[in-house]
This record gives sequence, structure tokens and C-alpha cells, in this order.
Amino acid sequence: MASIVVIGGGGHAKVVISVLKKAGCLVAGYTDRQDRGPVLGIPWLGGDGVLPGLLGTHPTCGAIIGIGKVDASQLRLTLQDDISGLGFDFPVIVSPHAVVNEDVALGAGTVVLDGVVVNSGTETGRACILNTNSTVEHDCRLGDNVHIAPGVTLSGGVAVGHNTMVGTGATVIQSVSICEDCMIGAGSTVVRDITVPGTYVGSPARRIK
Ligand SMILES: CC(=O)SCCNC(=O)CCNC(=O)[C@H](O)C(C)(C)COP(=O)(O)OP(=O)(O)OC[C@H]1O[C@@H](n2cnc3c(N)ncnc32)[C@H](O)[C@@H]1OP(=O)(O)O
Repeated sequence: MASIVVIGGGGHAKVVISVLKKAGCLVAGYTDRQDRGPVLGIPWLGGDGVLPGLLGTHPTCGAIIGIGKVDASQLRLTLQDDISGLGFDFPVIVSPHAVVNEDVALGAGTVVLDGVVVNSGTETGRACILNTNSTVEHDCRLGDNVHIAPGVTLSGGVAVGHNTMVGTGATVIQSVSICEDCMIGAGSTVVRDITVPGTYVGSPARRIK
């Protein structure tokens, strides 16, 4: 049976491992710089240096990034690309408690956590996080490494560029585009296109950095 290794053993990894277990995946272990002990019963395998050897013992092993994202950094995507280069597949992980409707395309290594609704016609890039209880309405376009934080609502036809994070509980009205490398503050409301990378907060959201 194929198994999966989780990259990172912190808080986001815990959520991902819980979803993997519910989805019936066999989790081989997690990698991390430090031994955090078993995470939800899943063992530490060592640092990322153990990954090439793992393909020898677990030839059908896939991987998923268990490191969260609270900014517009590229780290998760860089890690995913590096580990893909070793020969690991990055499957799409969807919680059995999420709803992904017809005609949705999710990029490699994207995780869809509990309570998420993704509506028809939406596409995401690679390594995205659709976090707990977020809603991604119809016909949205998300780039690579986008984090839609818990409780966010993206209305229909929204576009979000690579590496952007939309913070907890934020709302984006229909047909708005947010460019790459942005940080949208928790609880903000985005009502106009955002075309310059930066940090945006408030209702309506305005650039502060
Ligand atoms: C499962 C999980 O936990 S996933 C993680 C989810 N986490 C999030 O969604 C975090 C989102 N992050 C935020 O909202 C942050 O406050 C940020 C990134 C927008 C700003 O953080 P920083 O860059 O550190 O800015 P800082 O805290 O210095 O605030 C700058 C100003 O913006 C204001 N501000 C910061 N965040 C917000 C916000 N969300 N809404 C309105 N105003 C805000 C501050 O009050 C401050 O105003 P002041 O200068 O008048 O005092």
C-alpha cells in the first residue's frame, strides 16, 4: 500500500496528519529538524536528509508539506519542488469532511481541510492550503502556494496570485483579483483588485506595508 511522509511536525502537520488518517492514508512518519516525539502517534523519521533513503524502503511513498504559512513566503513551494526532485509524488489531500464540487482542479500537494467548500469551476496551483471552514466559491483561480486561512470566504470568480496568504476570516468580493506575494490581514474585506504585492488590512482592505 502507498504511504505518505509529512514534512514538518508542528501545528499544521498535526492537522494534516489527522486529515490523512481520516482519509485512510498510511502515514509513514514525519520529518523535522527536531524530534517532537510521536505526533498523533506518527513517528519522527529524522531530518529531511532521510528522504532519499526512504524511497528505498518505501518505493511508493508520497509526501505532503506539513509546514504552515503565516506570510507571503515561498518556503513551502521551494520545499515541495526540492522533494519532488528526489522522486516523491505530492498527492492532493482532501478531508472526508470537505466538499469539493464538480469540475474543480486542485494542484499537486494541495490540502483541503475539514469543513471547506470548493465550488465548481475553481482551479488551484500546487502546494495550496485551503484551511478549516474556508469557502472558495465557483470559478476562482488560485496560484501556487496560496494559503486560504480558516474561515475565509472567496466569492465567485476571485483570482489569488502565487504565494499570497488570505488571513483568518477575511472576505473577498466577487471577481476581484489579488496579485502574487500579498498578505491579507485577518478579518479584512477586499473589495477592489490588488495589483501591488504587500500587506493589506481592514474593511475595505488598504495597503499598510
Ligand atoms: C490554523 C492557523 O492558525 S492559520 C494562521 C492564520 N493567521 C492569520 O490569518 C494571521 C493574519 N495576520 C494578520 O492579520 C497580521 O496582523 C498582519 C500580517 C496583517 C500584520 O502583521 P504585522 O505585519 O506584524 O503588522 P502589525 O501587527 O505591526 O500591525 C500594523 C498595523 O496594522 C493593524 N493591523 C494588523 N493586522 C490587522 C488586521 N488583520 N486588521 C486590521 N488592522 C490590522 C495593526 O493594528 C497596526 O495598526 P497601528 O499601526 O495603527 O497600530
